[in-house]
Amino acid sequence: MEKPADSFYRQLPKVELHAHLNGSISVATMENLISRKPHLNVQHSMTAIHKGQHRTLGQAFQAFKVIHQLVDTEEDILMVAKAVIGEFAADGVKYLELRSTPREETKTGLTKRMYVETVIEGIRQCKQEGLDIEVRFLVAVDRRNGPQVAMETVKLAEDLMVSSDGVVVGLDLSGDPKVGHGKDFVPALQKAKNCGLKLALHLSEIPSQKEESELLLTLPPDRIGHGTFLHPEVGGSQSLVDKVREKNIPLELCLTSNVKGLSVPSYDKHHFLYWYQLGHPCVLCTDDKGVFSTELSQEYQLAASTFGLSQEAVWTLSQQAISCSFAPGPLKEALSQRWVSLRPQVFR
Ligand SMILES: CC(C)=CCNc1ncnc2c1ncn2[C@@H]1O[C@H](COP(=O)(O)O)[C@@H](O)[C@H]1O
Ligand SMILES: [Zn+2]
Repeated sequence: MEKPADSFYRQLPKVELHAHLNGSISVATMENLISRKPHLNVQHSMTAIHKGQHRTLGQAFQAFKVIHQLVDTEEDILMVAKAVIGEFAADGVKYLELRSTPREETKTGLTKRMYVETVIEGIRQCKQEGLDIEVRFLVAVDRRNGPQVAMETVKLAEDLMVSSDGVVVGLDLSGDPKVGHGKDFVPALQKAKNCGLKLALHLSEIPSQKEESELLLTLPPDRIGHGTFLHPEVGGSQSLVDKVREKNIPLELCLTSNVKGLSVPSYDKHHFLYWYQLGHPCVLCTDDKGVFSTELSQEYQLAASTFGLSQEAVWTLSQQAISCSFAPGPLKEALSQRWVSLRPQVFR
């Protein structure tokens, strides 16, 4: 797909709310990481799904294992965080919520706290260097690691919410959806919510999670990642749809991720259309721009070309994402103003 630097979609100011740090590493940064660790013998095909390729969810999750081996020191994490933020800024993203799973690496002496503090340091340095992007952080819970680790992660997130000067705003539940059951995470998620962390939960990313989704919706989450199989047409239920609508919970929708990860058969069958036609808040996101070889501008362009959205409709979509963010009120207000002042440039 052609994407000149001045295209409407790149110029469009955008909000990115669903981006996993280690899934968002560009080819250029990956090259750098691979050259730092040649002994790992990593090929690009192991860390990214290129144009026209598909992988099953299980195969795609293998990519993260490889990437985690490449990113295992403070130096790597700082470099990756700054590069990813810089790339989103270059793509016209004005507000970014990054998420990442705190990871310890005994080999390099990395602790989970150091991990998150290093990402926060990357965010600070980008701000200091004057990058035109506001960044906030969601601490991620990987369901693979079970309820006890989830509880420890929530405690770390609570601490960092207080000490990070507003950078840490929420908690994410992610990881291989086939592993574990959501009910085990309810106490940790409830605790996070009680202490003021916003909840962004991967929900119904695969079929057969109806019961789990019903339960997690009682929390309720502040945003839903994917929600691919919530509606009755794909094996979900009307009751799930009604709950999401009643509580007006925004959906983070990642077209390329779902098509390349084979949870949606083709772009035109993506559940974006279902929810968009209901007038429900939908936010286009990348999920893992590195693994899925995409950019947020490309996701907007894909949605527009697939569903016939006018430039005006695309503008409204990007503007509405501000209200779905976990940014504090004054920042939301400032972002809205920014959209107003940038509009003449975009619609030249
Ligand atoms: C593989 C595939 C089809 C992914 C798309 N959907 C996803 N669903 C659930 N968790 C995810 C997904 N993509 C990334 N993650 C989570 O993000 C992690 C990578 O980023 P990080 O290390 O947390 O910084 C993965 O290990 C996984 O826990
Ligand atoms: Zn995700």
